[in-house]
Amino acid sequence: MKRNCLLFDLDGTLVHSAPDLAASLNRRLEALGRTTLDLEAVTAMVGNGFQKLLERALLATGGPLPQAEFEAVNAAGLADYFENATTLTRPYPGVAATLKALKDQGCRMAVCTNKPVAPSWRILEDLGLAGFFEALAGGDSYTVRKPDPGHIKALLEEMGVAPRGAVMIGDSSNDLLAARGAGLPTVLLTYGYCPEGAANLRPDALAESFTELPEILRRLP
Ligand SMILES: O=C(O)COP(=O)(O)O
Ligand SMILES: [Mg+2]
Repeated sequence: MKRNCLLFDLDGTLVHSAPDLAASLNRRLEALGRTTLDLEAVTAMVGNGFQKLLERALLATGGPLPQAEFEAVNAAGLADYFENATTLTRPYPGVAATLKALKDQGCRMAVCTNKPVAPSWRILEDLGLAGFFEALAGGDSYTVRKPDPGHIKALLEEMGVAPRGAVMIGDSSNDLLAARGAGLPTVLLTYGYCPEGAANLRPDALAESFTELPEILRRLP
């Protein structure tokens, strides 16, 4: 494998997290006296962090809140999510075994997610995945985040890896745009949270299952 540094997106790539995001979000909507949203609607809003998820949900259920109230609701939602991030959230099939195989092959692995760092590490720890990763860059790690290529560039810099030695593995246009701008090829998982459909984004490679990754990565230029 030419590129042995693997950057993974979290939500919709390593873990199916939408049910817990929806539960935390709906507890906030209920407290505000708003209608709740079903899993499908919430899934289509995931990918730009909790604050953006809340903003989108408020727009869909009656409109935005005044700034100070929004900030309080966002803080309460994040705290709720941190405490309940792995009630329903689970790795996708084959994730742990495949990460182990890739690590055994000598791959260096890190997570690049728009979710804040604290709940991200907590999810990886609770689900027994944290030990595979030497670094994690969250939505609150830098001043920029996906789709800004700076999110990936800053993480690679911390790891001391050049873009030509790395590949991004994700599920959405945010992953693809950030990777492309940073000079990395992208593999997209087709089962994730991508309203446009992963195939329509024309990534460098598509995977239907996480277990296909070792073979796909071997074939990447
Ligand atoms: O929206 C989020 O919480 C983050 O999503 P990501 O892990 O797919 O970047
Ligand atoms: Mg994702």
